[in-house]
Amino acid sequence: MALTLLPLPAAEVLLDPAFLDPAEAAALLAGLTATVAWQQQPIRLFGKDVMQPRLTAWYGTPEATYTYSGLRLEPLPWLPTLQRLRARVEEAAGTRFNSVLLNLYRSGQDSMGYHADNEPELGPAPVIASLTLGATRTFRLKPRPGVPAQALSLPLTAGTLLLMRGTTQQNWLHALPKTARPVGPRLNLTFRLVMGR
Ligand SMILES: O=C(O)CCC(=O)C(=O)O
Ligand SMILES: [Fe+2]
Repeated sequence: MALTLLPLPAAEVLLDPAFLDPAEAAALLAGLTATVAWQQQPIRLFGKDVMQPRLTAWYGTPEATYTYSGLRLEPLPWLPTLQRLRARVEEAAGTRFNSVLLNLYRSGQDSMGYHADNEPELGPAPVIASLTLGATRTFRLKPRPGVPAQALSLPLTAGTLLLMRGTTQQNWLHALPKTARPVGPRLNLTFRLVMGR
């Protein structure tokens, strides 16, 4: 299957629900859960340090450092599995990536709040390629204030590739809300191109 453009105004979001077949997605979930150097990072929220409600890891080439709340984040060197996935995602997306942020949502209580991937290091119109493994969770997109469009919920199943590009980050926010449904772990990879400085 191929990437299909979603009919969203002021955005370019593309979806391929069958980028990986279920057996490969399951094998990658098991392998990456066990081998990635997962960390739980603190974030500053309303002046207080709280733990992020998920585990994360940052891999990439050495030039892909980025600054986040005054912290300079150095990527870990690529794992062979991540390198191979990067090549396939680059081929599908028709663009290059030099880093990947991995998120592990251990249960329905792990989540990510509304945000845009608009750090200056990503440039004015970043291409973000997001690959889902594990449990199906709902990905939400909502227009920024003043953008005339409707919010949207997308259940992302294992093996789905989601691409956000063009003006998506300028006009839309996205989130992965908590769910009260009992769900297993979900592992998400977002491939990014970080501009060197
Ligand atoms: O887990 C997801 O699908 C979203 C991840 C995300 O938005 C991010 O890493 O910036
Ligand atoms: Fe994001």
